[in-house]
Amino acid sequence: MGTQGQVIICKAAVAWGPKEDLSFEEVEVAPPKVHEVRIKVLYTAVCHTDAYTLSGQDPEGIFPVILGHEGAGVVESVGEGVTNVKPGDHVIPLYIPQCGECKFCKSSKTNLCQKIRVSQGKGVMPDGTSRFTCKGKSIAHFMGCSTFSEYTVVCDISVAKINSDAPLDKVCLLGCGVPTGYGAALNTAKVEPGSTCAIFGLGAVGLAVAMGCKVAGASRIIGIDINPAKFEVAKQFGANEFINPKDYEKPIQEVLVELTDGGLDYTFECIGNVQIMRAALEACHKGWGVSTIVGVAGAGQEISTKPFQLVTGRVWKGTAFGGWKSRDSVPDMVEKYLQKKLMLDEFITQNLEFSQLNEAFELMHAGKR
Ligand SMILES: NC(=O)C1=CN([C@@H]2O[C@H](COP(=O)(O)OP(=O)(O)OC[C@H]3O[C@@H](n4cnc5c(N)ncnc54)[C@H](OP(=O)(O)O)[C@@H]3O)[C@@H](O)[C@H]2O)C=CC1
Ligand SMILES: N[C@@H](CCC(=O)N[C@@H](CSC=O)C(=O)NCC(=O)O)C(=O)O
Ligand SMILES: [Zn+2]
Ligand SMILES: [Zn+2]
Repeated sequence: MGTQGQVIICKAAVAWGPKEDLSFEEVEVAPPKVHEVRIKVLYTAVCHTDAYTLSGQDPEGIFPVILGHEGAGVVESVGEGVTNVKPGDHVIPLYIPQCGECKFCKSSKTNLCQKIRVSQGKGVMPDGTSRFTCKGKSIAHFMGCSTFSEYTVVCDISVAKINSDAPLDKVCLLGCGVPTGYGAALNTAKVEPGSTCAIFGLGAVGLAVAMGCKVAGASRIIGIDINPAKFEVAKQFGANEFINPKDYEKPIQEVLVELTDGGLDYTFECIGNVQIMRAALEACHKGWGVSTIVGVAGAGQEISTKPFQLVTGRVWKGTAFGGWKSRDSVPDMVEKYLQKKLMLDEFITQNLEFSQLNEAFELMHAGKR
């Protein structure tokens, strides 16, 4: 008998409270309602934003919750009115949806569809309720995805149908970190051929920025990290110079301005540290340097610099999901990967079982990407 229209009981990793290990529980996943899609999640990756919310630093953090937003799977069933996907389709859930109708979707200047942003931020579906229940308690959704569950329910505007030939264990990475860094360079900063770039933080996001800078034809791509173990791997993605700020007594922005004849054309902050966001801006060249904030900073943190930095032509930008309009772009990135025009395999350092999710977080905290 099929599962369509039935409650599915499956395993999920529930975060009952901040800083607690994820707990593997039997959860009930209700059928999808109007314009909703239930997905059998086959693969998920972990992102630092999951760890950030679990740490209690996210002002929007809600508990108990099923985290995870970098996944891939197969549509199990769809609710009334869903036309963009059908059972059996291979899909990637999207934490920035694309409704195609809101003011944001209609603008070419942003990818930040706002159609369901309010309910998504409250951990519920647009009707104000959750599809997850565990031990009689309602469990919050996360970033509209909740991929740390064997089954999840998402809005139809939050799902990209992809080529079924694509290996889901690889393309799940297109749910967050890789498109974010890649798009930060190509869409947000719009790196130009021959330009100089510096990337602060060489985790998955920073490496994807390096990949984007290389594709854009940058000449110097300086990777900056306090963990020199990251330098060798960053070469594969296009970084061609490396700096460990711990090797210098001077502020890192001064070091970079001296090394680059007045500063960089483009810098990227991929850590989530507000002091480094300032350093990245101030390392930019007077008159035209553009600094893009990618990292997510903790609750209550603020950025500062002297306004003169901006008066004299440096530009401060930020990016979410690399500026990609999600439903249009993710299937295209899957095709690029299949044509070997986009690296994904190289980002993968470990393959673990779902039951080892807490170990995945430990590896991430240990700087093993
Ligand atoms: N804007 C968006 O849409 C998105 C934002 N993000 C955010 O991007 C950020 C980066 O993510 P991710 O790549 O996964 O993170 P990682 O933690 O893997 O990478 C950050 C790297 O920066 C290093 N680092 C830490 N402090 C410094 C410092 N002071 N100077 C130089 N290097 C430093 C870390 O070293 P060590 O390991 O030793 O600490 C690590 O190698 C996170 O804040 C994440 O939440 C992620 C996805 C999407
Ligand atoms: N909830 C946090 C903000 C978290 C944040 O900035 N999220 C990024 C994606 S990070 C992915 O790993 C994002 O896309 N933001 C856009 C959005 O609309 O949330 C807070 O409240 O500070
Ligand atoms: Zn993420
Ligand atoms: Zn929209």
